[in-house]
Amino acid sequence: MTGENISTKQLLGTVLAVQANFYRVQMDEVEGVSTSASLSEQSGVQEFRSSEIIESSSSPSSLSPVPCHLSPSSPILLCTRRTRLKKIGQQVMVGDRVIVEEPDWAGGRGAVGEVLPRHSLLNRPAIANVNQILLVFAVADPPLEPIQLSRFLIKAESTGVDVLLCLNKCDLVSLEEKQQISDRLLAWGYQPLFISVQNSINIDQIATYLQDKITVIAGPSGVGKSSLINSLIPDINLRVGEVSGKLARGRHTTRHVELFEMPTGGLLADTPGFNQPDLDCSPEELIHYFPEARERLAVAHCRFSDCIHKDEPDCAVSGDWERYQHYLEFLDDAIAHQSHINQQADPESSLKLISKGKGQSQYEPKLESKKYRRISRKTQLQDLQNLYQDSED
Ligand SMILES: Nc1nc2c(ncn2[C@@H]2O[C@H](COP(=O)(O)OP(=O)(O)OP(=O)(O)O)[C@@H](O)[C@H]2O)c(=O)[nH]1
Ligand SMILES: [Zn+2]
Repeated sequence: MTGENISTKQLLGTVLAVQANFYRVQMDEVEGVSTSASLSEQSGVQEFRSSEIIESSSSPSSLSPVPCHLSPSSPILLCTRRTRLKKIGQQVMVGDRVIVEEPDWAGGRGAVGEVLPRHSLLNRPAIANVNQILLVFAVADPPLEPIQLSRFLIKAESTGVDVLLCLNKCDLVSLEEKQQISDRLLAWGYQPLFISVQNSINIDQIATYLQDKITVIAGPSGVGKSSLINSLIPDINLRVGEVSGKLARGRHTTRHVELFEMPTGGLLADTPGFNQPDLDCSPEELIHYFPEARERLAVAHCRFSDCIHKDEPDCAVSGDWERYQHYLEFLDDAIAHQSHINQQADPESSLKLISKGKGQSQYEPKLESKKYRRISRKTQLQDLQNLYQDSED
């Protein structure tokens, strides 16, 4: 990042896709500019969806950005990254808000000159500035598995962005069944939106939730994610339910990520990498990803400040809530994960669950020496960014 201020003269946009050394940037709508011509399929850019550029008689430097940056009709420029960004190791990621310099409106080209600070950063897939995760499950076919749903919810909660839970195929269950599911999930702290892509139930509602936001869609196989994306963005050309359809979606199964514009505004990304969620949070964090436990902890305290809510006496959360068993299962995963991380940082060290007597237990690192070091979130983020850099170069 350079120290430049963002003046009204600067042109802002959002990175939709990164491919080779090109960035596909959706420009914020600029006043006094019409957006009609189609970008010709030029060599090196055919991989990108045909896009719109602006035809403008006014000089770009006289244009000022407008606040609503996710308008569906915004122009798109194919940009390179300024050498100075490369020099300082500043990556440009999908979802990044960027300042575009020297726009060639007629040719549909530009250069990314600066990346604005990110307010969120997801890994797998790497997307910046995500506002919400749209978690899609089916009420039937495949059957709704509570532990699987719970695992996805915890993974989504652990990203820190909002979670929108949507239950598809509601055409396959009765009103009573829907009510039962709804009551159960309400006790988990969620209010699901029942939809049917097949019968077009509540699809408009989803489109409304996605407006002006960057949303990432996630969920297990077969629940209707491709069908939903197709119905939200009819020209996206994802084919559904066939072998060829899965292949067509294949390029999205690698590291490739792309944000697609919703006709009603907002950007949507598919996340195949998110579909077998590993719980990689720390054991201490885990409890906070259960909204119903968060609620208990907001009004009561455990006797021990480092309680992991397993066997400790006077624990404010252990006990009679449906997902407590899920918590205990995921806790084992989180402890195993933490132990793995610590072992990588220091092969001599590992975590052990230590009994403190009176039913109290606590996991503790087995320390060899001062070498013990827990990997900080910052380091993890850095690793992620390095990984991304590698894939970019
Ligand atoms: N009954 C019913 N079937 C649906 C509905 N939506 C999708 N389906 C069907 O469910 C099957 C799976 O849909 P997909 O859209 O391929 O599911 P997906 O989540 O993208 O699956 P993956 O590509 O494996 O991740 C297809 O046969 C769809 O026709 C719905 O609302 N009701
Ligand atoms: Zn506790």
